[in-house]
Amino acid sequence: MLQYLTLYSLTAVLVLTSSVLALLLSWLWLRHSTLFLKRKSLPPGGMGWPIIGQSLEFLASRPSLASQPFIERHSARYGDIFKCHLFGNPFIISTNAKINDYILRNEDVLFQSCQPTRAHTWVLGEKTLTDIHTDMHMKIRDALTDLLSSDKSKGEIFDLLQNMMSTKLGSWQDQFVHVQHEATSLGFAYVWFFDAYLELEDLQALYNESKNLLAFPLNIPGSGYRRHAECHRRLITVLRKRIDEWRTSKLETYPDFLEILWNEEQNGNLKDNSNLALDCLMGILFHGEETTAMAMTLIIKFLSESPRALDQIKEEHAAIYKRKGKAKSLTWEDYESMEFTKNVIKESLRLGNVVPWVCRVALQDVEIKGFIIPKGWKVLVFLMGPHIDGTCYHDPKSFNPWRWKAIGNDSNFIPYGAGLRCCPGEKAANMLLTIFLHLFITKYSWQVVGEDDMICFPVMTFQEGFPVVVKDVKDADECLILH
Ligand code: HEM
Repeated sequence: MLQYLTLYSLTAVLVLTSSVLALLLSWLWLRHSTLFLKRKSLPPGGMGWPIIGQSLEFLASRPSLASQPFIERHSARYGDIFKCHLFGNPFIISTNAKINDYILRNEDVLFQSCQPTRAHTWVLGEKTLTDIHTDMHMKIRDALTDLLSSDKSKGEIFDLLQNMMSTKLGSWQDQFVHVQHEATSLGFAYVWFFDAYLELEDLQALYNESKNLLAFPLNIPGSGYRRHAECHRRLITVLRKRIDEWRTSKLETYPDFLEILWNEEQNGNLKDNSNLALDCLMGILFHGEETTAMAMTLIIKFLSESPRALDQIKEEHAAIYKRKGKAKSLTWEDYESMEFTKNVIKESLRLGNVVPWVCRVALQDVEIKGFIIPKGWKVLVFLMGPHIDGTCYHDPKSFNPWRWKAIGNDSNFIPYGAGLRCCPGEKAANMLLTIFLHLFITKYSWQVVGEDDMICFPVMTFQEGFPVVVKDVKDADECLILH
């Protein structure tokens, strides 16, 4: 009997092993046959280890400000378009301004936006704006653009932002402040459609925890994944409740784009996806909050390291401050007149590369520069490439806001992307950054505390949140404004 049992288990193990092997071999054959057919015309580059490809090398190459060592190393070896294997997918990486522009401007024709990894979908949901395409994308996007950059910005939103920021910055006085953490709550409040930020602190804490899901998307005991997942679940519950409140009460702040989604649902067009509004909201939070906070922090960092630029921006703001007197807030004309401030922001976005790359998938075999990008392959459009390229900018790794005086329209500079997917929050972000700078520079002086390295975990961030000691301007006789 025992013998039969042993024989039976042995056969079972054998059958199982050979099926797994057969599956693995056919998968390998399929992959390699596709590659073989296209090998001649694929861009150059290696594919690394089976399955994991070069993901570990990519993640371990410790990107820092103005540097993404993995991509720089590979483009030095293979040129400005090359292939590799990341996050379980074959990828094409482009670092070339013209190719990037071509890919981005062919959205929905040759390429389509997509999430780079499955983890992004877990965190943000199945249907963020990134995953919605063609007509529906345009409908939502138009409403969003209207919300974020309409004429309202010039009056209502502009004043609202100044009040919100002024209150928030009041709490920084004589404090040890982690600029990035504090700036995040400003970005968060703004993106949450201008609600009073104080009510948002719990929501923000949940959001911060849940976005950590991107760091280690491994559901194993002992990992932070379960805690993050729980926060994510609670965040979703709160957001869903909020959307329902908006719908039922029809508050004035009910954003048009949610109205559109709601109507689509009512018309039965979205029956299979009742989470669309929710996922979209998560996507907007993710897009808007992190980016703006990072940009604020980078500007403070670059100004702290460039006394000449700091003096000049102080002069620009001191002149406006003196002209208007203490109590008066900024007008749209003041905002438009800040030439040097605009250049400081531009240079910080060029050198800081808040969004270093975006992701697309090829909808068909596409030929670029004599190479084939096969249908279904993902493309990493490295926006940062031209920004740090010596042939596009002189001494590209130095902070030089004065360079922008001489540069007019510049197709190499696309910190907000290009084409149908370019950032609808661009105007809003620039406004937010300018108001922040005006209030911060005219109210305070600051001193950086120690060194703070940047890490990519799960997105580019300052390890310590860039700590500074903030002093009230009245006590800081070195500040130009009092002279
Ligand atoms: C300095 C700040 C910001 C930077 C550098 C930035 C950058 C970008 C970039 C590069 C894209 C293109 C993504 C792609 O092509 O796949 C994008 C898209 C987007 N951004 Fe921003 N962004 C900023 C601020 C904001 C703000 C404040 C908001 C909203 C409140 C926002 C909302 C969005 C949305 C919703 C998208 C997706 C657009 C679409 O898929 O049609 N962004 N952003």
